[in-house]
Amino acid sequence: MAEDTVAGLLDWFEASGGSLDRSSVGFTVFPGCGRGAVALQNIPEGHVLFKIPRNILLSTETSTLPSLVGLDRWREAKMHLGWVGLILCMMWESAQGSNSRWSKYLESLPEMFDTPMFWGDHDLEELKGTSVVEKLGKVEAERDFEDKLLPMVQSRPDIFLPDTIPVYYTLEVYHLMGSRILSRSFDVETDESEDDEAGPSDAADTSLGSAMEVDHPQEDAPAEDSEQTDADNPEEEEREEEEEPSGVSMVPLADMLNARYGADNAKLFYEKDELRMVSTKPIAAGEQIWNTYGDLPNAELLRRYGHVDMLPLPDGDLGNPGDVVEIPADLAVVSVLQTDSVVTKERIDWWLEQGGDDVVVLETDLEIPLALVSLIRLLRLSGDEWENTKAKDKVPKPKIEADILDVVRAVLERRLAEYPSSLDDDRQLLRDETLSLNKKHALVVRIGEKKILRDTLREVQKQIEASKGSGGGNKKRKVVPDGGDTGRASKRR
Ligand SMILES: C[S@@+](CC[C@H](N)C(=O)[O-])C[C@H]1O[C@@H](n2cnc3c(N)ncnc32)[C@H](O)[C@@H]1O
Repeated sequence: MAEDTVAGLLDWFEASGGSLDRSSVGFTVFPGCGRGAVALQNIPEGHVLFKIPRNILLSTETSTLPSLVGLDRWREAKMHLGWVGLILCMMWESAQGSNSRWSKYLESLPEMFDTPMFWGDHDLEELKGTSVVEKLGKVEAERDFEDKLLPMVQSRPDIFLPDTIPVYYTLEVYHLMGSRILSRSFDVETDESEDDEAGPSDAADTSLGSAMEVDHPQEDAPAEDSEQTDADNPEEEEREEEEEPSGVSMVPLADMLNARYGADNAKLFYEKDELRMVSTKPIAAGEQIWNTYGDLPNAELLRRYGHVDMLPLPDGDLGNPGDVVEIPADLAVVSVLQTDSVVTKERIDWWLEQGGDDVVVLETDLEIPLALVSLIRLLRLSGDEWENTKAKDKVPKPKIEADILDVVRAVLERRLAEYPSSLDDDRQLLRDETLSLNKKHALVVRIGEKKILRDTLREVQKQIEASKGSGGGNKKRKVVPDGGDTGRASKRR
């Protein structure tokens, strides 16, 4: 983005009531990160870098479009669910040109993204085995565009002028706006309690870009495809209420800060009438001012933001200490060799009802997820034991016994086999300096995940050998007091 666009954005920001400490904060381009904020002088902890009045946030609350359409009609068209409403507001504001309050802001936003949403099939193949591809939600996003957004646009030629449709209301622009939301929006609570901390929107990862997100009701706004009315189906009504994202907003200037694992030195705080970006550590003159995106694993950074973190790791490699590997519960089912699908389904349904998740997560600590141990034990119960467990209403304790370790090893081996290439192949490929950015990013994601799997497998193998040496006795790693804690697990999203 040209420097005069940043200058124009800052002038607009201040003219709109924002305040920026220009003696402390500058904006510049950092190689590999795009634009970001820089400390122009030493900044102490707790210093207010800039203040953003709530009325210049761009959201479905501040844009006049929903009231122009009519709030009843807006809801009837389900524009209040997911990100489709905000996307339409952003499209409509863009179509207003300089008449929009946010024209300078919209002009400053990126026009292109390195996120997999925009990759061709060939590059997407490189992500096979990672959870990135299935989380893109491109099909669901495009269904929202066809089923919700376009009918709304076409039904109101008085608001969406027909000659503007091929320019501002296309699928391409829809994806662009969705990706802007995915990578830049914040979840700004409408409740103005002081000192609440705001962060880059986790919920924001629900764009069309990832309305794109499909199955994470609280955080992600899924594509809504039901034709049934709420009145027809109370469950549906309840589900839709859950999916209503609150306060997903574009926050000018706050979205100019980059992030890197463990590097954050500033945060956004809510106040009654404004948001404040405040330093959370002393920042030396010349240093980058970093926000946090939640220290996400590289797979998520790539999907949402189009970059990966590469920091020095204890083993001498470069990578992201926040990397994880997601293991679908299905792999446990296959590995337990439970052949009776009716029995399995009943137990998995019960597991989910008990608060278990359909995915368990391996982390860089190389611990066997307790949830995986509980799940394997549940699947291996005899008929009588299963009846008892149901009666007690508690999932099996995550007790690691020798035969459980064998199943854990089988699960991890199956998961590792989902990647078409080996870790060594990938490391070799990464040495190629002519690699495209997409291929490089995909390799970094794959390598990070495979290392966790390889190293966890080594740990499991050691435990198997130790348990054989000790006569195969029981080994309890941790017993959860109420038997109901299934360890760290995450919904697939
Ligand atoms: C919230 S915006 C930050 C401002 C952005 N750099 C810009 O030029 O407008 C998020 C985007 O910044 C870039 N970014 C942020 N942190 C980064 C990092 N550590 N490495 C590379 N790119 C980063 C990514 O393109 C990401 O989608």
